[in-house]
Amino acid sequence: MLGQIVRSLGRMQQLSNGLKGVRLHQLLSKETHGHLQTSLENTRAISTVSLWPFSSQPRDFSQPNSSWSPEMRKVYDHYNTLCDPDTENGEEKRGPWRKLPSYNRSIKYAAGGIHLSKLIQAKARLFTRNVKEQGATFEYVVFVNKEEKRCVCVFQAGHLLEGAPGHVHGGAIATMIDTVTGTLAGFLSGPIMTANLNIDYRSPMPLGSVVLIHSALDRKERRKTYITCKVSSTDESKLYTEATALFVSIGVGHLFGSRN
Ligand SMILES: CCCCC/C=C\C/C=C\C/C=C\C/C=C\CCCC(=O)SCCNC(=O)CCNC(=O)[C@H](O)C(C)(C)COP(=O)(O)OP(=O)(O)OC[C@H]1O[C@@H](n2cnc3c(N)ncnc32)[C@H](O)[C@@H]1OP(=O)(O)O
Repeated sequence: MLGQIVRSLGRMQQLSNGLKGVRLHQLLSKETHGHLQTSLENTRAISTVSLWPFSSQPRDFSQPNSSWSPEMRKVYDHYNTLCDPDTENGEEKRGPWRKLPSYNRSIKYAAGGIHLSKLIQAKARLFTRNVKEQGATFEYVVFVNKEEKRCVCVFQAGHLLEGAPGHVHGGAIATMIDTVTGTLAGFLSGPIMTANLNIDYRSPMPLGSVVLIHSALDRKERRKTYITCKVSSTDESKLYTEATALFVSIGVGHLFGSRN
């Protein structure tokens, strides 16, 4: 166990060294550093939570649960199978697809004591993962294809996301587009923030719908990562929403008030 922790921390240090212009250990406590590096690892190299060096594992909210409709489960199973390794001549070979884990706090302690009160710090939760009732709001899972620089999210819109009667709120759809395009941009470019999001709502999305959110890299220019996005029915016969998004790479210090 001790060896595993040491190896994990060593790997985290390597990741830390890869972040340009920022000395994480000067900004953060040891524990915070560990949590942040784990978040970055989840966003970028995404494997599983095997690098988590602490005794309690965070809950992965993108696992199937009893609120998932048969349609959600079927599409999830389809993409999950794409993540399975193939066996060729007795050797296991992994394809380009990975399922990303999803936690309810991205950087658990990072801003603590700097801007936020301890109370807010302790209670803060990721917007899309902050309702305990399963199936009430955002049920989703993201699969990323690192070779094609694209991802697909399977999203089931819960009953608390109502906007127009019986239909999903445009802000909830925007939230999911920001989340999915941002996840892809973070995976491809490291720490980023949304600078611009353009959304065309093409047809209303009934509450309870299961939809696919396809995102792909359009281009990268210096610190800018441009992503395109389409939201459709699972058989892709109906287009609900289209979007483009711009993410700007930031130094970790950006979130702490200094522009590194
Ligand atoms: C730090 C670690 C983070 C790691 C995360 C880890 C784990 C996450 C895990 C799970 C999370 C799960 C899901 C989350 C996924 C996504 C989350 C969504 C993210 C957000 O939801 S985040 C909230 C909304 N977001 C903001 O709150 C940003 C406020 N804003 C700013 O913080 C600055 O504004 C900033 C940083 C954007 C830029 O500021 P800056 O000073 O660094 O850079 P600057 O202004 O020089 O721009 C550089 C180049 O971008 C061009 N440019 C800039 N803005 C533009 C615009 N609007 N339109 C067109 N071009 C633009 C310039 O024209 C220049 O272009 P050029 O290089 O060609 O000159």
